[in-house]
Amino acid sequence: MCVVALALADGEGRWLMHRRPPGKHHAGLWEFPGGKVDAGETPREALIREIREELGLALAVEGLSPAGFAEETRAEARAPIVIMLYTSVWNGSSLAALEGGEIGWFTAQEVARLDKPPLDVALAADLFEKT
Ligand SMILES: Nc1nc2c([nH]c(=O)n2[C@@H]2O[C@H](COP(=O)(O)OP(=O)(O)OP(=O)(O)O)[C@@H](O)[C@H]2O)c(=O)[nH]1
Repeated sequence: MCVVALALADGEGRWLMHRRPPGKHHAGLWEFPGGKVDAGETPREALIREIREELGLALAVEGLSPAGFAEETRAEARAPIVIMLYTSVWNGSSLAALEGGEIGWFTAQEVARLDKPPLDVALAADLFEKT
């Protein structure tokens, strides 16, 4: 399963993270906002759609830069996930956790200490090594 996610920078050293609402896979963990790529979508189209649905933010396609990916090994119960991470700089327009959970801005050191799904641990480590 292909998932796209966004590392949104505020331009002042903080990054937006989303805490998954109760009742979902990885509930209560902090992750990069995003979601599944639907059939027929490009990863960037999926990311723009997910960020509009999840945060109410209109992302510009030309502002998205690929930042890395992380892949699960084969799990027994379901198809393995591959996450493609993109970065973008926030344009300052308003944001909200429209599908539940909470959002927050964190420094790289704070992101490193948040409870995250395993793939996000890998994505964050790669991202902050590069930035
Ligand atoms: N969006 C997102 N999902 C992640 C991340 N890391 C990670 O393991 N996942 C997993 O990827 C899967 C798909 O994400 P999602 O549930 O947000 O996708 P979605 O909104 O399209 O799904 P839904 O409509 O079933 O709620 C979930 O199992 C989620 O736990 C991440 O950083 N961002």
